[in-house]
Amino acid sequence: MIDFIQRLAITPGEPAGIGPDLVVRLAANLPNRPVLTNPPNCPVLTNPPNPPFPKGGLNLPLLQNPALLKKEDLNLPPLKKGGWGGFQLVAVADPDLLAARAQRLGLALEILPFDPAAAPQPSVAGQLYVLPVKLRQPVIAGQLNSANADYVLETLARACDGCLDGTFAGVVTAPVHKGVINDAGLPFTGHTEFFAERCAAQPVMLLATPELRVALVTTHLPLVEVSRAITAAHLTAVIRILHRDLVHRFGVIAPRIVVCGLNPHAGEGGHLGREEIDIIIPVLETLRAEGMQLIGPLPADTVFVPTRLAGADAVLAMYHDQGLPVLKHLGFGRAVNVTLGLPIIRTSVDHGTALELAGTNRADLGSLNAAVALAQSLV
Ligand SMILES: NC(=O)C1=CN([C@@H]2O[C@H](COP(=O)(O)OP(=O)(O)OC[C@H]3O[C@@H](n4cnc5c(N)ncnc54)[C@H](O)[C@@H]3O)[C@@H](O)[C@H]2O)C=CC1
Ligand SMILES: NCC(=O)COP(=O)(O)O
Repeated sequence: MIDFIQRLAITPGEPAGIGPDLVVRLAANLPNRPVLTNPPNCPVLTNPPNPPFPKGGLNLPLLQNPALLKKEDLNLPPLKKGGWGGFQLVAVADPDLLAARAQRLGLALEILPFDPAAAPQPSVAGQLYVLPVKLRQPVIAGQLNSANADYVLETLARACDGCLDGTFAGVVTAPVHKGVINDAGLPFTGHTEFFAERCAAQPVMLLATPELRVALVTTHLPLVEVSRAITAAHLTAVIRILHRDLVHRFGVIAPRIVVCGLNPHAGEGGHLGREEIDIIIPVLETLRAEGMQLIGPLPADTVFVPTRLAGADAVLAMYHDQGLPVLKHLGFGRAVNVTLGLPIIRTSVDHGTALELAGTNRADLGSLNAAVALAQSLV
Protein backbone atom coordinates (compact mmCIF):
# COMPACT_ATOMS: atom_id res chain seq x y z
CA MET A 1 0.00 0.00 0.00
CA ILE A 2 1.33 3.45 -0.85
CA ASP A 3 0.61 6.09 1.82
CA PHE A 4 1.63 9.14 -0.14
CA ILE A 5 2.98 10.13 -3.51
CA GLN A 6 5.51 12.91 -3.87
CA ARG A 7 6.66 14.56 -7.05
CA LEU A 8 10.37 14.98 -7.70
CA ALA A 9 11.59 17.23 -10.49
CA ILE A 10 14.61 16.02 -12.41
CA THR A 11 16.65 18.25 -14.71
CA PRO A 12 18.79 16.54 -17.36
CA GLY A 13 21.20 19.52 -17.47
CA GLU A 14 23.44 20.07 -20.48
CA PRO A 15 21.52 18.63 -23.45
CA ALA A 16 24.68 17.54 -25.30
CA GLY A 17 26.05 15.74 -22.24
CA ILE A 18 25.21 12.50 -20.47
CA GLY A 19 22.40 14.04 -18.39
CA PRO A 20 19.61 13.20 -20.87
CA ASP A 21 20.99 9.64 -21.27
CA LEU A 22 20.97 9.09 -17.52
CA VAL A 23 17.46 10.48 -17.08
CA VAL A 24 15.91 8.31 -19.78
CA ARG A 25 17.80 5.24 -18.56
CA LEU A 26 16.65 5.90 -15.02
CA ALA A 27 13.04 6.24 -16.17
CA ALA A 28 13.20 3.15 -18.37
CA ASN A 29 14.57 1.01 -15.54
CA LEU A 30 12.81 2.31 -12.45
CA PRO A 31 12.15 -0.36 -9.88
CA ASN A 32 8.39 -0.90 -9.76
CA ARG A 33 8.12 -0.65 -6.03
CA PRO A 34 7.44 2.09 -3.54
CA VAL A 35 10.11 3.35 -1.19
CA LEU A 36 10.06 2.44 2.49
CA THR A 37 10.50 5.85 4.04
CA ASN A 38 10.49 4.91 7.69
CA PRO A 39 13.31 2.66 8.71
CA PRO A 40 12.88 1.44 12.29
CA ASN A 41 12.84 4.22 14.87
CA CYS A 42 12.61 6.91 12.24
CA PRO A 43 9.26 8.67 12.14
CA VAL A 44 8.04 9.94 8.78
CA LEU A 45 5.14 11.95 7.55
CA THR A 46 2.68 9.61 5.92
CA ASN A 47 0.73 12.38 4.26
CA PRO A 48 3.09 15.30 4.03
CA PRO A 49 1.43 18.48 2.85
CA ASN A 50 4.16 19.42 0.40
CA PRO A 51 3.84 23.05 1.43
CA PRO A 52 4.87 26.03 -0.64
CA PHE A 53 8.19 27.35 0.65
CA PRO A 54 8.56 31.07 1.26
CA LYS A 55 11.30 32.87 -0.63
CA GLY A 56 14.14 33.47 1.77
CA GLY A 57 13.79 30.16 3.50
CA LEU A 58 11.97 28.44 6.27
CA ASN A 59 13.86 30.31 8.97
CA LEU A 60 14.44 27.16 10.94
CA PRO A 61 15.80 28.22 14.31
CA LEU A 62 19.55 27.97 14.62
CA LEU A 63 20.42 25.62 17.43
CA GLN A 64 21.90 27.51 20.33
CA ASN A 65 22.98 24.59 22.44
CA PRO A 66 23.23 21.55 20.22
CA ALA A 67 25.26 19.48 22.66
CA LEU A 68 22.22 19.41 24.89
CA LEU A 69 19.84 18.67 22.05
CA LYS A 70 17.26 16.00 22.62
CA LYS A 71 15.09 14.30 20.01
CA GLU A 72 12.09 16.25 21.27
CA ASP A 73 13.88 19.51 20.40
CA LEU A 74 13.90 18.64 16.73
CA ASN A 75 10.32 19.76 16.52
CA LEU A 76 9.28 16.94 14.24
CA PRO A 77 5.54 16.78 13.67
CA PRO A 78 3.68 13.90 15.31
CA LEU A 79 3.92 11.11 12.80
CA LYS A 80 2.39 7.80 11.98
CA LYS A 81 4.71 4.87 11.35
CA GLY A 82 4.40 2.36 8.61
CA GLY A 83 4.44 4.64 5.58
CA TRP A 84 5.48 3.66 2.10
CA GLY A 85 6.17 6.47 -0.30
CA GLY A 86 5.55 6.55 -3.98
CA PHE A 87 7.36 9.05 -6.17
CA GLN A 88 6.49 10.63 -9.46
CA LEU A 89 9.58 11.72 -11.34
CA VAL A 90 8.94 14.70 -13.57
CA ALA A 91 11.67 15.66 -16.02
CA VAL A 92 11.91 19.37 -16.74
CA ALA A 93 13.25 19.31 -20.29
CA ASP A 94 12.48 19.22 -23.97
CA PRO A 95 10.39 16.05 -24.53
CA ASP A 96 11.73 15.66 -28.07
CA LEU A 97 15.30 15.64 -26.77
CA LEU A 98 14.45 12.90 -24.27
CA ALA A 99 12.55 10.86 -26.85
CA ALA A 100 15.44 11.13 -29.32
CA ARG A 101 18.03 10.14 -26.70
CA ALA A 102 15.93 7.18 -25.55
CA GLN A 103 15.62 6.01 -29.14
CA ARG A 104 19.36 6.39 -29.72
CA LEU A 105 20.02 4.28 -26.62
CA GLY A 106 17.51 1.65 -27.74
CA LEU A 107 15.15 2.22 -24.83
CA ALA A 108 11.38 1.81 -24.89
CA LEU A 109 10.18 4.93 -23.09
CA GLU A 110 6.79 6.59 -23.21
CA ILE A 111 7.01 10.35 -22.72
CA LEU A 112 3.90 11.76 -21.07
CA PRO A 113 2.94 15.41 -20.61
CA PHE A 114 3.04 16.51 -16.98
CA ASP A 115 -0.14 18.10 -15.69
CA PRO A 116 0.44 19.82 -12.33
CA ALA A 117 -3.31 19.88 -11.69
CA ALA A 118 -3.65 16.08 -12.00
CA ALA A 119 -3.27 13.79 -8.99
CA PRO A 120 0.34 12.55 -8.67
CA GLN A 121 0.93 9.15 -10.27
CA PRO A 122 3.76 6.95 -9.00
CA SER A 123 6.40 6.55 -11.68
CA VAL A 124 6.67 3.17 -13.31
CA ALA A 125 9.43 1.78 -15.50
CA GLY A 126 9.07 2.76 -19.13
CA GLN A 127 7.15 5.99 -18.57
CA LEU A 128 8.41 9.51 -17.95
CA TYR A 129 6.36 12.59 -17.22
CA VAL A 130 7.86 15.75 -18.69
CA LEU A 131 7.28 19.41 -17.95
CA PRO A 132 8.20 20.79 -21.36
CA VAL A 133 10.86 23.42 -21.94
CA LYS A 134 11.77 24.00 -25.57
CA LEU A 135 15.34 23.66 -26.77
CA ARG A 136 16.56 26.73 -28.61
CA GLN A 137 18.44 24.68 -31.23
CA PRO A 138 18.65 20.96 -32.13
CA VAL A 139 21.20 19.01 -30.12
CA ILE A 140 24.05 16.80 -31.28
CA ALA A 141 25.17 14.51 -28.48
CA GLY A 142 28.71 15.41 -27.42
CA GLN A 143 28.74 18.83 -29.10
CA LEU A 144 28.23 21.91 -26.93
CA ASN A 145 26.12 24.73 -28.35
CA SER A 146 25.92 27.98 -26.39
CA ALA A 147 22.58 28.75 -28.09
CA ASN A 148 21.01 26.23 -25.68
CA ALA A 149 22.51 27.73 -22.51
CA ASP A 150 19.38 29.75 -21.97
CA TYR A 151 17.30 26.55 -22.26
CA VAL A 152 19.41 24.91 -19.54
CA LEU A 153 18.85 27.81 -17.16
CA GLU A 154 15.13 27.82 -17.92
CA THR A 155 14.87 24.14 -16.91
CA LEU A 156 16.60 24.94 -13.60
CA ALA A 157 14.40 27.97 -12.96
CA ARG A 158 11.18 26.04 -13.69
CA ALA A 159 12.23 23.18 -11.42
CA CYS A 160 13.26 25.52 -8.61
CA ASP A 161 10.08 27.57 -8.82
CA GLY A 162 8.05 24.34 -8.83
CA CYS A 163 9.74 23.38 -5.55
CA LEU A 164 9.06 26.80 -4.07
CA ASP A 165 5.37 26.76 -5.01
CA GLY A 166 4.83 23.19 -3.76
CA THR A 167 4.44 21.48 -7.15
CA PHE A 168 7.56 19.42 -6.44
CA ALA A 169 8.86 18.06 -3.17
CA GLY A 170 12.45 18.42 -4.38
CA VAL A 171 14.72 18.58 -7.39
CA VAL A 172 17.44 16.23 -8.60
CA THR A 173 19.87 17.70 -11.10
CA ALA A 174 22.03 16.08 -13.76
CA PRO A 175 25.17 18.00 -14.73
CA VAL A 176 25.32 21.26 -16.59
CA HIS A 177 28.34 22.58 -18.47
CA LYS A 178 29.25 25.76 -16.63
CA GLY A 179 31.65 26.98 -19.32
CA VAL A 180 29.20 26.91 -22.21
CA ILE A 181 26.65 28.86 -20.17
CA ASN A 182 29.28 31.52 -19.55
CA ASP A 183 30.27 31.43 -23.21
CA ALA A 184 26.68 32.43 -23.97
CA GLY A 185 27.22 35.56 -21.90
CA LEU A 186 25.11 34.34 -18.97
CA PRO A 187 26.65 34.75 -15.52
CA PHE A 188 26.62 31.31 -13.89
CA THR A 189 28.96 29.45 -11.58
CA GLY A 190 26.88 26.39 -10.67
CA HIS A 191 23.51 25.00 -9.65
CA THR A 192 24.40 25.68 -6.05
CA GLU A 193 24.71 29.43 -6.51
CA PHE A 194 21.85 29.57 -9.05
CA PHE A 195 19.34 27.93 -6.70
CA ALA A 196 20.62 29.93 -3.75
CA GLU A 197 20.08 33.19 -5.57
CA ARG A 198 16.62 32.15 -6.76
CA CYS A 199 15.65 31.09 -3.22
CA ALA A 200 17.36 34.12 -1.64
CA ALA A 201 19.26 31.78 0.66
CA GLN A 202 22.86 31.05 1.59
CA PRO A 203 23.93 27.64 0.26
CA VAL A 204 26.43 25.12 1.56
CA MET A 205 27.67 22.44 -0.83
CA LEU A 206 27.93 18.98 0.70
CA LEU A 207 28.96 15.80 -1.10
CA ALA A 208 28.14 12.53 0.56
CA THR A 209 28.84 8.85 0.24
CA PRO A 210 27.58 6.35 2.81
CA GLU A 211 31.03 6.55 4.46
CA LEU A 212 31.94 10.24 4.27
CA ARG A 213 30.34 13.68 4.05
CA VAL A 214 32.40 16.64 2.87
CA ALA A 215 31.06 20.20 2.98
CA LEU A 216 32.72 23.28 1.53
CA VAL A 217 33.20 26.77 2.93
CA THR A 218 33.67 28.22 -0.56
CA THR A 219 32.31 26.69 -3.75
CA HIS A 220 33.07 27.77 -7.32
CA LEU A 221 35.67 30.42 -6.69
CA PRO A 222 39.05 31.00 -8.31
CA LEU A 223 41.74 29.90 -5.88
CA VAL A 224 43.16 33.40 -5.71
CA GLU A 225 39.89 34.64 -4.16
CA VAL A 226 39.45 31.89 -1.59
CA SER A 227 41.36 33.42 1.31
CA ARG A 228 39.49 36.72 1.05
CA ALA A 229 36.14 34.89 1.02
CA ILE A 230 36.83 33.12 4.32
CA THR A 231 35.60 35.81 6.67
CA ALA A 232 34.44 35.18 10.23
CA ALA A 233 30.85 36.00 9.25
CA HIS A 234 30.85 33.63 6.25
CA LEU A 235 32.53 30.77 8.08
CA THR A 236 30.14 31.14 11.01
CA ALA A 237 27.13 31.07 8.71
CA VAL A 238 28.41 27.99 6.85
CA ILE A 239 29.05 26.04 10.04
CA ARG A 240 25.63 26.96 11.43
CA ILE A 241 23.91 25.81 8.22
CA LEU A 242 25.94 22.59 8.08
CA HIS A 243 25.23 21.85 11.72
CA ARG A 244 21.54 22.66 11.44
CA ASP A 245 21.02 20.57 8.29
CA LEU A 246 22.97 17.60 9.67
CA VAL A 247 20.47 17.65 12.51
CA HIS A 248 17.27 18.48 10.66
CA ARG A 249 17.85 16.78 7.32
CA PHE A 250 20.19 13.92 8.13
CA GLY A 251 18.94 13.12 11.62
CA VAL A 252 22.35 13.47 13.30
CA ILE A 253 21.45 14.42 16.84
CA ALA A 254 24.76 15.97 17.92
CA PRO A 255 27.01 16.41 14.87
CA ARG A 256 30.77 16.19 15.14
CA ILE A 257 32.31 18.33 12.41
CA VAL A 258 36.00 18.13 11.56
CA VAL A 259 37.27 21.41 10.13
CA CYS A 260 40.23 21.73 7.78
CA GLY A 261 42.73 24.54 7.96
CA LEU A 262 43.31 26.63 4.86
CA ASN A 263 47.09 26.61 4.75
CA PRO A 264 49.58 23.75 4.67
CA HIS A 265 49.83 22.21 8.16
CA ALA A 266 46.92 24.44 9.20
CA GLY A 267 49.30 27.40 9.06
CA GLU A 268 52.08 25.81 11.19
CA GLY A 269 51.44 28.17 14.08
CA GLY A 270 51.28 31.22 11.81
CA HIS A 271 54.51 30.50 9.93
CA LEU A 272 52.65 29.26 6.82
CA GLY A 273 49.68 31.64 6.80
CA ARG A 274 47.54 33.40 9.39
CA GLU A 275 43.92 32.59 8.39
CA GLU A 276 43.73 29.85 11.03
CA ILE A 277 44.85 32.17 13.84
CA ASP A 278 43.00 35.28 12.71
CA ILE A 279 39.70 33.76 11.57
CA ILE A 280 39.15 30.02 11.77
CA ILE A 281 40.20 29.33 15.40
CA PRO A 282 38.21 32.27 16.85
CA VAL A 283 35.08 31.23 14.92
CA LEU A 284 35.39 27.62 16.10
CA GLU A 285 35.90 28.77 19.70
CA THR A 286 32.79 30.94 19.58
CA LEU A 287 30.65 28.15 18.15
CA ARG A 288 32.09 25.59 20.56
CA ALA A 289 31.00 27.84 23.39
CA GLU A 290 27.46 27.40 22.05
CA GLY A 291 27.86 23.65 22.35
CA MET A 292 28.85 22.58 18.83
CA GLN A 293 31.35 19.75 18.53
CA LEU A 294 33.96 21.16 16.17
CA ILE A 295 37.36 19.54 15.76
CA GLY A 296 40.18 21.54 14.21
CA PRO A 297 41.35 23.36 12.31
CA LEU A 298 43.34 20.30 11.30
CA PRO A 299 45.93 20.10 8.50
CA ALA A 300 43.88 19.16 5.43
CA ASP A 301 46.42 16.56 4.28
CA THR A 302 45.81 14.43 7.37
CA VAL A 303 42.16 15.20 8.07
CA PHE A 304 41.12 12.22 6.01
CA VAL A 305 43.22 9.57 7.76
CA PRO A 306 40.96 6.99 9.40
CA THR A 307 41.74 7.88 13.02
CA ARG A 308 40.77 11.50 12.47
CA LEU A 309 37.61 10.58 10.57
CA ALA A 310 36.48 8.15 13.27
CA GLY A 311 33.28 9.48 14.78
CA ALA A 312 33.08 12.48 12.45
CA ASP A 313 29.71 13.25 10.86
CA ALA A 314 31.19 15.63 8.28
CA VAL A 315 34.45 17.19 7.20
CA LEU A 316 34.36 20.90 6.40
CA ALA A 317 36.89 21.82 3.71
CA MET A 318 37.82 25.42 3.01
CA TYR A 319 37.59 25.16 -0.77
CA HIS A 320 36.38 22.94 -3.62
CA ASP A 321 39.56 21.07 -4.48
CA GLN A 322 40.64 20.63 -0.88
CA GLY A 323 37.73 18.33 -0.08
CA LEU A 324 36.20 16.96 -3.25
CA PRO A 325 39.14 15.03 -4.72
CA VAL A 326 39.25 12.87 -1.58
CA LEU A 327 35.50 12.30 -1.63
CA LYS A 328 35.53 11.43 -5.34
CA HIS A 329 38.53 9.15 -4.95
CA LEU A 330 36.58 7.28 -2.33
CA GLY A 331 33.20 7.20 -3.99
CA PHE A 332 33.04 8.59 -7.55
CA GLY A 333 29.93 7.22 -9.19
CA ARG A 334 27.98 6.70 -5.99
CA ALA A 335 28.39 10.04 -4.22
CA VAL A 336 25.65 12.67 -4.08
CA ASN A 337 25.93 16.43 -4.08
CA VAL A 338 23.32 18.04 -1.87
CA THR A 339 22.80 21.74 -1.37
CA LEU A 340 22.25 22.65 2.26
CA GLY A 341 20.81 25.94 3.41
CA LEU A 342 18.09 26.12 0.78
CA PRO A 343 14.38 26.15 1.56
CA ILE A 344 14.04 23.37 -1.03
CA ILE A 345 15.50 19.89 -1.33
CA ARG A 346 18.12 19.66 -4.07
CA THR A 347 20.41 16.73 -4.75
CA SER A 348 22.68 16.09 -7.69
CA VAL A 349 25.18 13.76 -9.26
CA ASP A 350 28.87 13.78 -8.31
CA HIS A 351 30.10 14.02 -11.89
CA GLY A 352 30.11 16.37 -14.84
CA THR A 353 28.75 16.31 -18.37
CA ALA A 354 31.19 13.67 -19.72
CA LEU A 355 30.50 14.82 -23.29
CA GLU A 356 32.52 11.96 -24.76
CA LEU A 357 30.06 9.44 -23.28
CA ALA A 358 26.84 11.16 -24.38
CA GLY A 359 24.65 8.90 -26.49
CA THR A 360 26.84 5.83 -25.94
CA ASN A 361 25.12 3.91 -23.12
CA ARG A 362 28.47 3.83 -21.31
CA ALA A 363 27.75 6.44 -18.63
CA ASP A 364 27.37 5.04 -15.15
CA LEU A 365 23.95 5.59 -13.57
CA GLY A 366 25.17 5.04 -9.99
CA SER A 367 25.40 8.64 -8.81
CA LEU A 368 22.04 9.66 -10.31
CA ASN A 369 20.40 6.66 -8.65
CA ALA A 370 21.99 7.69 -5.36
CA ALA A 371 20.91 11.32 -5.85
CA VAL A 372 17.29 10.28 -6.42
CA ALA A 373 17.40 7.96 -3.42
CA LEU A 374 18.79 10.69 -1.18
CA ALA A 375 16.18 13.18 -2.39
CA GLN A 376 13.47 10.63 -1.61
CA SER A 377 14.92 10.08 1.82
CA LEU A 378 15.18 13.83 2.51
CA VAL A 379 11.60 14.33 1.33
N1 LIG B 1 26.64 19.03 -11.01
C1 LIG B 1 27.13 19.59 -12.11
O1 LIG B 1 26.42 20.23 -12.85
C2 LIG B 1 28.57 19.37 -12.46
C3 LIG B 1 29.01 19.85 -13.65
N2 LIG B 1 30.32 19.68 -14.01
C4 LIG B 1 30.68 20.23 -15.31
O2 LIG B 1 31.01 19.15 -16.19
C5 LIG B 1 31.91 19.61 -17.18
C6 LIG B 1 32.96 18.56 -17.41
O3 LIG B 1 33.70 18.39 -16.21
P1 LIG B 1 34.88 17.35 -15.99
O4 LIG B 1 35.77 17.93 -14.99
O5 LIG B 1 35.43 16.92 -17.30
O6 LIG B 1 34.20 16.14 -15.23
P2 LIG B 1 33.35 14.90 -15.73
O7 LIG B 1 32.78 14.33 -14.49
O8 LIG B 1 32.41 15.27 -16.81
O9 LIG B 1 34.40 13.88 -16.33
C7 LIG B 1 35.50 13.38 -15.58
C8 LIG B 1 35.79 11.94 -15.99
O10 LIG B 1 34.81 11.08 -15.45
C9 LIG B 1 34.11 10.38 -16.48
N3 LIG B 1 32.70 10.33 -16.10
C10 LIG B 1 31.95 11.36 -15.67
N4 LIG B 1 30.72 10.96 -15.40
C11 LIG B 1 30.67 9.65 -15.66
C12 LIG B 1 29.65 8.64 -15.58
N5 LIG B 1 28.40 8.92 -15.15
N6 LIG B 1 29.96 7.37 -15.95
C13 LIG B 1 31.18 7.06 -16.36
N7 LIG B 1 32.20 7.97 -16.45
C14 LIG B 1 31.94 9.23 -16.10
C15 LIG B 1 34.35 11.17 -17.76
O11 LIG B 1 34.23 10.38 -18.91
C16 LIG B 1 35.76 11.72 -17.50
O12 LIG B 1 36.69 10.72 -17.81
C17 LIG B 1 32.43 20.95 -16.68
O13 LIG B 1 31.87 21.95 -17.45
C18 LIG B 1 31.92 21.07 -15.27
O14 LIG B 1 31.56 22.37 -14.92
C19 LIG B 1 31.22 19.04 -13.22
C20 LIG B 1 30.81 18.54 -12.01
C21 LIG B 1 29.46 18.66 -11.54
N1 LIG C 1 32.18 19.65 -8.21
C1 LIG C 1 30.85 19.82 -7.85
C2 LIG C 1 30.20 20.77 -8.74
O1 LIG C 1 30.82 21.46 -9.47
C3 LIG C 1 28.73 20.82 -8.70
O2 LIG C 1 28.30 22.11 -8.75
P1 LIG C 1 26.77 22.48 -8.83
O3 LIG C 1 26.46 22.66 -10.26
O4 LIG C 1 26.02 21.41 -8.17
O5 LIG C 1 26.73 23.77 -8.09
